[in-house]
Amino acid sequence: MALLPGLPTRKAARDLLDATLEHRKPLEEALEQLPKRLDPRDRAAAHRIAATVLRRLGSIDEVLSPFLRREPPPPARHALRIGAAELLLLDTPPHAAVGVAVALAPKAFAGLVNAVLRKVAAEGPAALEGLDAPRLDTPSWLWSSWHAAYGPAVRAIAEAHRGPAPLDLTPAPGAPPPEGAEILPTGSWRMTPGTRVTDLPGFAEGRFWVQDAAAALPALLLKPLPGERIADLCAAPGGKTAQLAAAGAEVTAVERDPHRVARLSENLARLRLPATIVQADAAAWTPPALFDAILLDAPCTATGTIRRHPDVAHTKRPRDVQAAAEAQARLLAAAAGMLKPGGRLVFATCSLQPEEGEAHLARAAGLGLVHDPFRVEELPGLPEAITAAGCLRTRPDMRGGMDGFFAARFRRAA
Ligand SMILES: C[S@@+](CC[C@H](N)C(=O)[O-])C[C@H]1O[C@@H](n2cnc3c(N)ncnc32)[C@H](O)[C@@H]1O
Repeated sequence: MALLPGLPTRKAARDLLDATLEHRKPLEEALEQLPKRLDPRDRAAAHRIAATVLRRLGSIDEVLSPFLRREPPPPARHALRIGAAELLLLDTPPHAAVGVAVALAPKAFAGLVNAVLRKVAAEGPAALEGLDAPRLDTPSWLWSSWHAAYGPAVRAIAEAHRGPAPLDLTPAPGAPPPEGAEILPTGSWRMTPGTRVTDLPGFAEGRFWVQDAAAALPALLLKPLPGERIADLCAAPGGKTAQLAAAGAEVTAVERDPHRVARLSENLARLRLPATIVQADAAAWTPPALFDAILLDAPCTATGTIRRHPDVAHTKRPRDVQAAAEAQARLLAAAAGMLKPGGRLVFATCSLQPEEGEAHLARAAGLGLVHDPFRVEELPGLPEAITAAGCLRTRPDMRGGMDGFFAARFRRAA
């Protein structure tokens, strides 16, 4: 029997939803585990469908709920979500969206999926229109935490999560921007969402690397100087290592995960930038000599990257914030001990949770670190990202969209 056109794509999208929503696996990891035989176009389409469902999960479930008497099991629920996303958000013709979702559902639920999606096709667009989408599409614990931290801006943050992010690039010194690039005041280049970086002229020659505009700021604010000995702790895939090396610093890049060490090496090779790579747990590693400066881009819940990784909103829980904050505190204490007296340290996380950012300020003093506040003049074109306490706090709703980053700079007491 001939396979229904589009079915392999939807099966892959269902597997991605199952991995992220039922097993809390990162979407990137789930993508890597899709069958190797899947056509790259089907893989890309499956990613787009799954990402749309994850971005708009609350709204999609709300539209579906009046048509369901009880919650169907996950395989049927995902078929319904995929069908609804295609009907309401992805402009798939109704007969195709319904037909393929019915084929995707377990046999016992095919009738239900058919009946519900026909109703969604007829009544769904009006129902969707009337919803408070930013609120529904943000898990409650994240909404409450961001409301407590950022007040009414929580709504703008949630709105920024509704669509895909642009492609931001950091240029190698002196490299010319590609055609169509918007040059941001902080020096990043911005390309429209969907641009494939490998298609841009200069990629193979290492003239730029992918890095969100906000992710480029911590290394910028460390102010690396040529010849300085700088440690980049937690370094892969190497965006910040590349910035430090491109500034002429002598960089030691420490990364714990062997697979990510390989990615770090490949990226630096493409960029033709030197660094000493050490595979180690930065919390336990003893350097051969103290450093002039350290960048600690600590592992975190990554709730600042939901535009690029919509799975994060559904895979993380409050207890993950607590665990990440504890790991960050251990890494900060270890980093403080690797710094020369008077040396600089920038601590950064790509999380919007204050426990993984501002809360570390109070701890640093006990580690012999003196807070060295950022000044607005250090960040041209982005004064709103410097807080009253002199920390960096970017948000997804700022300046056409940027990752939510926290950073603070310290000096080791002499
Ligand atoms: C936020 S990412 C770093 C991104 C990187 N700085 C960049 O700009 O491309 C965090 C990295 O820290 C690594 N990591 C986590 N815990 C670590 C530890 N204890 N020691 C060293 N690396 C660690 C993770 O494997 C991950 O690659």
